[in-house]
Amino acid sequence: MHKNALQDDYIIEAEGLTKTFSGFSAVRNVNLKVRRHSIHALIGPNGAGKTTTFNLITKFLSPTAGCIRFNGEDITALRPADVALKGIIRSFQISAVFPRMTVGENVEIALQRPLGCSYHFWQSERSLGNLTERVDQLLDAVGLLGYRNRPAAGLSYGRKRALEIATTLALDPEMMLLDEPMSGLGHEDVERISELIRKVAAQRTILMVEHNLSVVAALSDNITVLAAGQVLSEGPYSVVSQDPRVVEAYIGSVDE
Ligand SMILES: Nc1ncnc2c1ncn2[C@@H]1O[C@H](COP(=O)(O)OP(=O)(O)OP(=O)(O)O)[C@@H](O)[C@H]1O
Repeated sequence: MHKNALQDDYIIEAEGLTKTFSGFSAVRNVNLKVRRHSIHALIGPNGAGKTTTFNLITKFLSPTAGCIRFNGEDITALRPADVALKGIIRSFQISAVFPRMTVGENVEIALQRPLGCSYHFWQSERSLGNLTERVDQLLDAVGLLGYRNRPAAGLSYGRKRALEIATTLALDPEMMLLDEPMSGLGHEDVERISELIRKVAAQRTILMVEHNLSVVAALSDNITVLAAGQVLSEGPYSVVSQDPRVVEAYIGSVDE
């Protein structure tokens, strides 16, 4: 448990979350509570409903049934842009890194990114000088300050992932959703990005979908295991990894 995470202080509370596509329930009656200032992982075999759950929380999809509360406020009916304005930001995919721009310009653009119909804080209220300072702070936070003036295209895969995290941090999210942050990374980059996620989590809440179970074990305070659209198990890694239903779901998915 992260030192700041109180036992019953939940930033996200989803109840009875259901998403049906033409009669097929991708997510069924999911209850999900995420503690403030914790790292919470969403795991499960392929097709378990993890991405759909992410899309429901960010409102990229509207639930067929159920409700989602963020900081106690019902956000079920909000549009994605409004959810982002409230402080729930999903990490941008590597493809969203502009390859011909420098690393610094990528972060600068993220700092000036419009959120919904209002413009981000830095664009309207801060001078260019402060913008440069903020770019440096963010690059420093993710270990990319020395790469500020290099084209993003030349970065290693791991550093592109760090840049992706910097551009997400630029929006100052209270809650960050990371979609498979370790995918495609080699061992050393996995270590580096894990460290970065730990650091970033000190001031915010992280919900991540991750297939690398050693990373999940090392980073997560809590884990929700989904299978066939439903919650199979939840708790810290020591609990869910010993749950026979979880073991069976994973072995079953390997056998398929
Ligand atoms: N737009 C859609 N239309 C129809 N079915 C969908 C749609 N989106 C997802 N599904 C189905 O819902 C189920 C859950 O999909 P989802 O992508 O949420 O799973 P996942 O746990 O993220 O899987 P993976 O680990 O493979 O990414 C799958 O059977 C998928 O085929």
